[in-house]
Amino acid sequence: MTTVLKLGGSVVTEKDSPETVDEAALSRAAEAVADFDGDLILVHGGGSFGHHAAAERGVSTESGTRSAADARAIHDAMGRLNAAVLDALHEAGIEALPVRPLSLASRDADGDLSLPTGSAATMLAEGFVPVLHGDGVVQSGAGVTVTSGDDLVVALAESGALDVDRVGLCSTVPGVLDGDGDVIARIDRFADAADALGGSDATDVTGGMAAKVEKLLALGAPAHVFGPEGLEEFVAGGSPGTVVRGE
Ligand SMILES: Nc1ncnc2c1ncn2[C@@H]1O[C@H](COP(=O)(O)OP(=O)(O)OP(=O)(O)O)[C@@H](O)[C@H]1O
Ligand SMILES: C=C(C)CCOP(=O)(O)O
Repeated sequence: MTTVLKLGGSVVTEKDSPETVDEAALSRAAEAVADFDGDLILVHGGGSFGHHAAAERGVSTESGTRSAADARAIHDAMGRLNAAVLDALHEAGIEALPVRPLSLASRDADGDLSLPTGSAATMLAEGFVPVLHGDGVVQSGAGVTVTSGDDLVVALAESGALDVDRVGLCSTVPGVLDGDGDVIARIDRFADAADALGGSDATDVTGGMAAKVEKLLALGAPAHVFGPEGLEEFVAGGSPGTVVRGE
C-alpha cells in the first residue's frame, strides 16, 4: 500500500512573491513527513515558481506553447523549487529522488494524462521517496501545457501498479471551507461544497480548490485536504481537515 501526499505550492513557497521558498514552512513540512512509516510518494505544486513562470508566458492547462525556450523556463523554474524541496527532505533524513514530469508524461488531445509509473514504483521498492511536481508536459495538438500536481496525484492514485490507498493534499487552508469559513468534514458530491468553492487567491494557472475537489471525487481512494497544522496527523494515519470520498 502506498500513500501519495502533495505539498501545495502555497505551503512551500511565498505564493505572491516570485521564486521565493518559504524555508521555515518547508523544513517544518519535511520534518513532519520524516515521521511517515511506509511507502510514500510526494508531489509538490508550483507556488511562486511554476505559476509565475507559466502566467508570464501565457501558458496554462488549456493554452500551450510551441516555444521550447518557454517550456524550459517553466520546467527550470519548477526544477529550482524541486531542488529546494529535495534539499529540505534530505536535511530531514528522507531518501528523496526527483521524478520530473516533462521528461516522462504526456497528455492526449482531450487533456488525459499518461504518467508511466515504473520509475516511481522501482524507487519505492528500493527504499527511496519519489518526488514529482506540477510541470510543463507535452500535449497532443497543443505543444507544452501545464499539468498540475493535483493531476499527478490523481494519475498516481489511479495507477493499479502503485496500490495507492491514501491521498493527502496539504494546502494553506485547514480544509475545504463552507460559506461561513468552517471546514467541511466530508464531501461525497461536488454539490456538497459547490457554493463555497472558488479558485485560488494567488497567481494560479491550475484552478485552485474547486478543481482539486472535482478531481479528488473521481478517485477510488479517500483523499484528505488539510493545512500545514494537519500534516503530522495525516502522516500518523489520521484524518485532518476534509475527507473527499470518491466512488
Ligand atoms: N471553499 C474553499 N475552501 C478552501 N479554499 C478555497 C475555497 N475556495 C477557494 N479556495 C482557495 O483555494 C486555495 C488552495 O488552492 P491552491 O491551488 O492555491 O493551493 P495549493 O495546491 O497549495 O497551491 P499550488 O497550486 O501552487 O500547488 C486556497 O488558498 C483558497 O484561496
Ligand atoms: C504551474 C506549474 C508549472 C505547476 C502547477 O502545479 P500545481 O501548483 O500543483 O497546480
